[in-house]
Amino acid sequence: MFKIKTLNKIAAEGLNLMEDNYQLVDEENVDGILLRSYKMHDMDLPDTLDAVGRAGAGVNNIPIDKCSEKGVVVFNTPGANANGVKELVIAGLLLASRDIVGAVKWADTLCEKGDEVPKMVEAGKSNFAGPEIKGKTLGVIGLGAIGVLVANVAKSLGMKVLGYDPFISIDSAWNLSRSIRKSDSLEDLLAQADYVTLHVPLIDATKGMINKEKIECMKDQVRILNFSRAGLCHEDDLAEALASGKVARYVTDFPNEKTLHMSNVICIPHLGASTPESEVNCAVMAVRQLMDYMDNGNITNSVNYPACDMGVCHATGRIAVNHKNVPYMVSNITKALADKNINIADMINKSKKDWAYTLIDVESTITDDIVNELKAIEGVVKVRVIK
Ligand SMILES: NC(=O)C1=CN([C@@H]2O[C@H](COP(=O)(O)OP(=O)(O)OC[C@H]3O[C@@H](n4cnc5c(N)ncnc54)[C@H](O)[C@@H]3O)[C@@H](O)[C@H]2O)C=CC1
Ligand SMILES: O=C(O)C(=O)COP(=O)(O)O
Repeated sequence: MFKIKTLNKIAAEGLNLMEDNYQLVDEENVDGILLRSYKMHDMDLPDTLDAVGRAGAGVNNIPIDKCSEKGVVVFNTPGANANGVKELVIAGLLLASRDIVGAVKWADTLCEKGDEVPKMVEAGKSNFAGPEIKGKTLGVIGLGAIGVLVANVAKSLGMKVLGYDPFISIDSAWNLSRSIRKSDSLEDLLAQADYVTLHVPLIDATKGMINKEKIECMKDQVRILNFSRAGLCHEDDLAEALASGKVARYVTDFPNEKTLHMSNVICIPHLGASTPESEVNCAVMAVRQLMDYMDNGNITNSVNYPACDMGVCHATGRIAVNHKNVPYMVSNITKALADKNINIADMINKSKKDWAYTLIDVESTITDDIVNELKAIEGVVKVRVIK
């Protein structure tokens, strides 16, 4: 029986996929965790933990290195909420252009003005005028699952679209409309864009990427959209640029005390993926990936361990070894099995950066003795008997 704990509300459509060998529990020593944006950094990881499933894209709320060192495989669900975010980004583009938020707030103040309302509306509306997006230039930073969708829709709305992503995947390149222009540098994109939208993960290399120096490269009155993570923008520099009018509007899905106090900021309470469709897509994908790992040892969409698929085990036994990506691991593992007279029926060894994974089907029953031999190999961080 696998014990699974949820740290956020996960859509029932996903949780209901779990079969009888799974139990949802609220205790510490679990085999798997499912979560959305819950911050796990201060949490102690139980020794029982094998996998973490992030029903969503961003994994900056999960201590990835700590998980890797304990052999905990962290999954996310690439693309599963991208359409939900794309739709809100398009709303954000319009909110950044026309003063819809200010206008709606003002219209609400006209309550109880009776027959005067239509006259007051006509007299007051010019305070809330704003430009159209058609014909303007949108700069999309990060052309992954979300960035590509945003770029393509913006193009179909009549915008000129520039994209910047030095690490673009082949799939994203295929999916991008041919009329999206490629920027060779961030500065080139920033110099031409009337609107800038951020669709990169928050990692060391992207932290504070929109700072004073980059804002200086931008056009006057630029409008910036951040539906990725607060930490991508240097907030003091942004506050200065908003106060001076260099940046006309900042729309963020990640408000905090600082941004809430800045003028010309539109704060949305992290609603990008909060649609029933995205919530279900993410939950279903996260649960399926978690179950395939727990039941079969297969890895799909992990951010810290390599992809690996040996299907369902038809041999007598299957053993999974999470280990460091260093020399002699395969020979040490296979020697340990051979020394116990265990014959290997099938095996895969894959690596991803510093970490590797070996999945082995064997023709005998796996005993505790064998597991202990494998655990004793230097560099091995977890051994799991799948069957
Ligand atoms: N507001 C919300 O509710 C949501 C926010 N997000 C945020 O959006 C981010 C992007 O999500 P996806 O598009 O699904 O991820 P993704 O992984 O498909 O795309 C990210 C893209 O950023 C690119 N990239 C990485 N470093 C870069 C750099 N320095 N400069 C330019 N491009 C760079 C990558 O090559 C990749 O193509 C997530 O990491 C998350 O932080 C994601 C989903 C929901
Ligand atoms: O998937 C992501 O990166 C998101 O930001 C969505 O977060 P959420 O699942 O809505 O808490």
